[in-house]
Amino acid sequence: MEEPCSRESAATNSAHAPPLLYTLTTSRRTVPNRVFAAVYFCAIMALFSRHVQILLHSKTLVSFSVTLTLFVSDLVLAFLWVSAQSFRVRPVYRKEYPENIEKFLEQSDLPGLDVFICTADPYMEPPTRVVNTALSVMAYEYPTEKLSIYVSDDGGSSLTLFAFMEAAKFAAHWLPFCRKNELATRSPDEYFASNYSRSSETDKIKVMYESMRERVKNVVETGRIDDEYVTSDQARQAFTQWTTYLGFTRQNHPSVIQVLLDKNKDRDIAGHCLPNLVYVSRQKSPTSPHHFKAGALNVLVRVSAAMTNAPVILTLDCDMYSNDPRTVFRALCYVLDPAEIQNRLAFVQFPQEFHGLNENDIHGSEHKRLFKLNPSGLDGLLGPNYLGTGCFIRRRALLGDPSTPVPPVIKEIRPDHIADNPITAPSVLEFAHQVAGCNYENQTDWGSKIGFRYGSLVEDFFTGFRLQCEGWRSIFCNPERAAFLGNAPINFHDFLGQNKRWQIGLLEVASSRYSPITFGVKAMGLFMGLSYSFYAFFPIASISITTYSFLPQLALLNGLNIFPKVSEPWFLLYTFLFLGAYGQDFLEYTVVSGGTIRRWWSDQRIWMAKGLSCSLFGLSEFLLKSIGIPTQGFNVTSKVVDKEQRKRYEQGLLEFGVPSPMFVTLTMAAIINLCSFIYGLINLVSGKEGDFMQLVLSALIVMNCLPIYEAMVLRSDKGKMPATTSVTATILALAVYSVAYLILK
Ligand SMILES: O=c1ccn([C@@H]2O[C@H](COP(=O)(O)OP(=O)(O)O[C@H]3O[C@H](CO)[C@@H](O)[C@H](O)[C@H]3O)[C@@H](O)[C@H]2O)c(=O)[nH]1
Ligand SMILES: [Mn+2]
Repeated sequence: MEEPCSRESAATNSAHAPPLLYTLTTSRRTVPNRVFAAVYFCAIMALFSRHVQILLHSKTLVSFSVTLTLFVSDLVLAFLWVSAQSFRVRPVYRKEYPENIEKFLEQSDLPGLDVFICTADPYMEPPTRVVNTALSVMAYEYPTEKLSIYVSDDGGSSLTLFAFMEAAKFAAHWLPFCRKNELATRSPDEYFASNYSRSSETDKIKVMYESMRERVKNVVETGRIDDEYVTSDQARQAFTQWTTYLGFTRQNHPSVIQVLLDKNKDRDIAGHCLPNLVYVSRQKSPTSPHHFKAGALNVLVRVSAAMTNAPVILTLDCDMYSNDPRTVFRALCYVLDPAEIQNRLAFVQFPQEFHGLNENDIHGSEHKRLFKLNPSGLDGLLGPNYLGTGCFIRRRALLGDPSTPVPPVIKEIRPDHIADNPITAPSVLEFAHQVAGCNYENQTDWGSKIGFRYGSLVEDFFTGFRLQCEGWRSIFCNPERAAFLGNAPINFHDFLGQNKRWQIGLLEVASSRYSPITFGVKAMGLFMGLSYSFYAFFPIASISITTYSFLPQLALLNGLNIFPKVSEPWFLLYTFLFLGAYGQDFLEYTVVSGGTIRRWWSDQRIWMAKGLSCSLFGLSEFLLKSIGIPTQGFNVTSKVVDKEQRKRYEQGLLEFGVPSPMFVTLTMAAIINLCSFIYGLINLVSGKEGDFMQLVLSALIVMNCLPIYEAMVLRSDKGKMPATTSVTATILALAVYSVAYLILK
């Protein structure tokens, strides 16, 4: 791991000898990164000069078209390379001293914290898991009277409400248990799955937890809440909201807001107060757009404003639990720092980290670049992008740009409004229902100028981007012990589906009138604008990846040399460009951030595979959408885990199993590359002159495709490549080859 070198600055907060809250150091990579970037840039320029020369001198239409295609592909890659330098110009590291917060602040002066947890479907997102997420933050080591948990249920499901009623009861036992035993892991599922020390007390609470989990599972499986499970009149009353409204469906229902725990009334078994716990299922109607997660979050912003209006908000996805009870104090090291507030701090982002990844992380789910390396790169500029979960946001930042003195919203929602009525007061509940209505946002700035922003399937990326354009800043906080841990899809098809949704969302941002390359660069400066452009335009990398996976191979099969020969000086340039990019990526992944070589290998494999599948299809779907052909919206990623699939995942196998067009393109590339590799090898052995680089490229892709060949011919489990996919891909590969033959020969 890299050691940071110079201590650059330390936070100080006021004249009264404040304790140190954090330190910031610039990475030692800064200078080498910049020097390398300058050299690499010259090499790219040389490459383009070669392309231009060949273009100008090409004698046939075929050679002209081939060069032009390579030229365009390289242009795309070069654009992405240039924009990615923004992550490398000034990476920084931070260290916090959360223990110092309490040295200068009385408990009573700590700010309130409103936690937002989103869920959208009781069948795709099992309520027992959502409940675990909630319990892990309810058990934060933070004054409970300052803590409120708001759950948004876009599934509009009484099953989820039932799960939370159960969680509220269990919390009365769980929170004191965590406190007393100073547990580090406070998600019950994770705790009981770990190597915990057993005693009669833990046995008792485990039985209690398991019986709760059984009840919830049972209710979800049967889809019915039996009378014996409903123990109070209040609960019975709550469920009538589903029965009294005729035709209550997920897409069409009034808002349901249920206060499950009230800090002023409810006590745990040790007599300590419990945090607020509020269930919110906003009103839905088929005729009003609901804007998916961004819409759900905006409802929570308003409902929480009416109830508690805490200055700090934590957003969490239902598949992420808190892994460190002291995380709030860590975030407060920045949020409470007057210098940072002056500096227009909007949010403190923690990395998304996952548990249960297989050893070599075959999906590259760790997303080391996206969730760790790049954010610490941006932290040295204006701050990381918002990652949607594990993020502490200052409420003020959601209510208008930093220089607008009083945000133009109604009194109850203003950040300076003191919410001191009991959260169950009729006036408060009435207001909460009103702001959770599906027409409330009509003709307002919600989603356009305030709150989470609408218009992209990656609402997190878009919102963070817009905030930073308004002049807000952010901070990346990456403690040694993961603050939050989540689940990544273990099914390859789900994984590609999730990534495809992201790609479409990113292109929506790229093509909006707030495009990072124009609007972004103007608003935030060159490097920040480029960093957002890197992501927003990332899907177009599929153009280059697809070209490089087919064109050189088809050329090889038809005896056409398209790269410089080994004996030419240009060969060195190509070698440098390839090894330079791959080598830098390798070093950053392994040496700088401690990844294993095999995980790096998976990461680069997935980069290629995505280019041939989800990026390519995301790009096509986006184009279809642009010309008015409707496509899917925010398809929630399934969090249900099939036991057999998990076993295969743990063995490091890619899960195909279902026929999918995304597998077809991938398999076609696998077939073509295998053919060209074998053909090239035969040529080489028989001493025929061939293009060495084309052969090496085929070999590399063949190595990347090994799991695909395995899934096509060697596997017999349910996750193998479906025969229809293999057959379709073979036929299409033949067709592509025939076309190439007609053109190139
Ligand atoms: O209509 C919707 C759709 C989704 N969600 C919630 O949004 C969260 C994220 O959904 P998920 O299916 O897990 O998507 P991922 O692709 O895994 O999520 C990543 O990508 C999303 C879109 O960029 C971000 O919102 C997330 O924070 C980020 O983790 C979940 O808690 C869902 O319950 C809603 O509340 N309403
Ligand atoms: Mn998720």
